[in-house]
Amino acid sequence: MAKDVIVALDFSGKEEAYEFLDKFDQAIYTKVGMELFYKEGPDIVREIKKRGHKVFLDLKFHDIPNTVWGAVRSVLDLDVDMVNLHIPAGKKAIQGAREILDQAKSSTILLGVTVLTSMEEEDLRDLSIQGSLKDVVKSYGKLGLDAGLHGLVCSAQEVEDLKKDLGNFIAVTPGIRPGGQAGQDDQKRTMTPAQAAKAGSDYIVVGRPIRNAQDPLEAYRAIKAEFLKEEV
Ligand SMILES: O=c1ccn([C@@H]2O[C@H](COP(=O)(O)O)[C@@H](O)[C@H]2O)c(=O)[nH]1
Repeated sequence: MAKDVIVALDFSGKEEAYEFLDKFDQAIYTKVGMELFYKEGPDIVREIKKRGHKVFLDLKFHDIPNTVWGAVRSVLDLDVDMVNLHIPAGKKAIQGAREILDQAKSSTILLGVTVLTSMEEEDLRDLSIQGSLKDVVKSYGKLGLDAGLHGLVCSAQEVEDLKKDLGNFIAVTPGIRPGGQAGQDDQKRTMTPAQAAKAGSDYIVVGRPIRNAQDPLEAYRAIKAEFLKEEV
């Protein structure tokens, strides 16, 4: 499977997003999340794809099954490379989402978010969720994969154990912080690109370490080289 760096386009509008993309001399794997999508709507995805870039549409659907299915149907025509939902939306929501993609013969990868990488164990306690964070990620991951997900969004810290316990899946890991940047921002379960590669991540998601770098293109190249160097 091709491994890649997915660049999070967490911008407040299309002008900023296009200005950023213009810095790249090649097609890249992008992630369009709630901030940009809710501001610009589906046309932002169409335009980024028209420019040759891949798109992970990171809207994290989390609702009753019928509403999740409607959301999946609504984004089908965008033909994105990845789309996702929150696994606590439940088995029925996930099974139906996968069926909709399969029936449409879509090649979109369906991912489920386990536990956000900004969370640690005490955040689970605040939500009255018992058990260790690793166990919660594993049980959500198992439920999601059994229900038909192609892959999981989790921390790179969990990938090795998850693949050992649940078998192979597409592991997409945000919370990536290059050496020296751990503990920055709101991310709690972080790893460097090299650690993520060694742990078995298939795709790393990187936002601020690239976006806020003095030279985003250089930062992207360095992160990609570090991630792919570890490939076996
Ligand atoms: O568990 C999750 C799920 C999604 N994300 C998203 O990834 C990027 C990370 O951005 P950074 O600036 O590199 O922290 C962001 O768009 C999140 O919405 C995540 O971080 N964790």
